[in-house]
Amino acid sequence: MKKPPIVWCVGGSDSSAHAGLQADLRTGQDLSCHVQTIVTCVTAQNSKVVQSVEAVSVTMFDAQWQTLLDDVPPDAIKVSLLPSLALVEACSVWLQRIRKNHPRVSIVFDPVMAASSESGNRLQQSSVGAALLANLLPWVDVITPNAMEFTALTGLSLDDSLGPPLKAIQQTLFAEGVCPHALWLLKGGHDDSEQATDWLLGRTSITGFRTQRLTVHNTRGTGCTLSTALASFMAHGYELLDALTMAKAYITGALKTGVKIGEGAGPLGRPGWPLQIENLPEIVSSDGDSLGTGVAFEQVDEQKLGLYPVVDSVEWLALVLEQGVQIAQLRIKDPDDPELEDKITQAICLGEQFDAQVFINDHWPQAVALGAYGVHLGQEDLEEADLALIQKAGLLLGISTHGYYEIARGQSICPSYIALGHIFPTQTKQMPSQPQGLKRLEHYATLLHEHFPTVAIGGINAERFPLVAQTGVNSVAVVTAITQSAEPEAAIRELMAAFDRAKGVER
Ligand SMILES: Cc1ncc(COP(=O)(O)OP(=O)(O)O)c(N)n1
Ligand SMILES: Cc1ncsc1CCOP(=O)(O)O
Repeated sequence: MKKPPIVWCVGGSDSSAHAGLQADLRTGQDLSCHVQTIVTCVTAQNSKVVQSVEAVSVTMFDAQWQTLLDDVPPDAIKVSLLPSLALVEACSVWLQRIRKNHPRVSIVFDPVMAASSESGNRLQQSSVGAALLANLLPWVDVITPNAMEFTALTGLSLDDSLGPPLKAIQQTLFAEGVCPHALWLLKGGHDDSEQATDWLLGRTSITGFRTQRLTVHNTRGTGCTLSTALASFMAHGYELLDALTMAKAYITGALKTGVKIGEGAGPLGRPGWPLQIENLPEIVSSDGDSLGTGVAFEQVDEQKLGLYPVVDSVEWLALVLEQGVQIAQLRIKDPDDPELEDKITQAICLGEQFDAQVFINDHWPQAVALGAYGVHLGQEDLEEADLALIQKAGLLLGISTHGYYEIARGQSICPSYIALGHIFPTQTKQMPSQPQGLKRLEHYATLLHEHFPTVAIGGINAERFPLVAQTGVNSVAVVTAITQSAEPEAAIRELMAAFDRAKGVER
């Protein structure tokens, strides 16, 4: 069996196992990671009270780091409860070493100060708070305080009722010399508004992850679970925004499946890999707006999906439609093409002639003006385009996505289909992200199944085509598998047949 990603969790033992390292172990296991632990303290607690906390010695703390490091380095580290100043300082030294010798290790810092059980819940010496930022922030990728921890750490308030003064907070956090690069995830789970928004603040970006507030009782270990899920997804190689979107979906599933154990609040459930679309957060800008217009786009006709050629000329479009494909795209990348409107007009006519769903890439104003069937837009285009206008004009809208975050962002638009790319390395386009591979594609197809038609794209040749079709996607887009084939007509017919075979369709 393949070695699972390794996550080191640095924190305290919780005798009730509702939170702390025990919750971290269950989370990592649930997400196919191997969690190794660096124990900072032993606590005697149950669902109601923290009875006592006993820190380990710095010698013991150092020995755990060294012993693990002598064997195999981690893929990600989650640091949580550090009960004493001596352990904060020791941890800072280890993180600095890790940063220097293993720069690819992701580091998440969840600044736990108290347990959320009902009383007697302090876990950390009160003198420690101020030292945390100075010692740990330089080495971490993301810090995940709740509102109370945020105030304790920074003296700033995150009071939703006043309207989050996010830009002012951002300026203070990223002021010269205060905090060089770590992102802040300011968790909004602790007030009582109808929706809960976690805000991710970078030096120049503010992104909200919004969910409906769940009225559930068994919420112990929420912070531990979120931060360990985040570290686990990063250990699997997901980018931070994708990992955070997944961690949010995971925590929503975990809150829905919590269990009552003991007299106080019980622990969260462990819902497995996030594959339920209803658990995805809504992605909002600093104003609290999502990309959606509030009205769904008409979806493509699933009977007319399958092979989806993406071509750069009217001649190619005619050729693919003549072979019987029922969805295709005209992708002209030169905005100054003097014949652009002519070409779009011809593409629209060809679509009508062959009763096919022809999408126009990028050029939405012309597509709207000329009455196209649909437009295909990338994520950056979505910010600029007038989506309400496209919708009012009756066009369909296909969108590109490259991972969980963009899927969550794009689903608020309720598009006609969601494209998932790039699956394999491609020579056709310079991609800023890594190829996603078949496993992730299969997950996205499951996540979106019965909600949005899906299209896979990127590096899909004749050999890979059946494997892609078998993941459950509704359509497979290709460029060079057709345009660089010695016999394009035969290649198209073979790809169409391969799609039908993969789906068990007989024609
Ligand atoms: C079906 C399909 N999926 C993805 C893309 C890529 O679109 P976009 O992100 O807008 O990039 P460009 O095509 O503009 O380079 C696509 N065209 N079609
Ligand atoms: C336009 C585009 N968007 C993501 S990958 C890609 C190119 C796909 O081309 P090919 O099928 O030749 O890899």
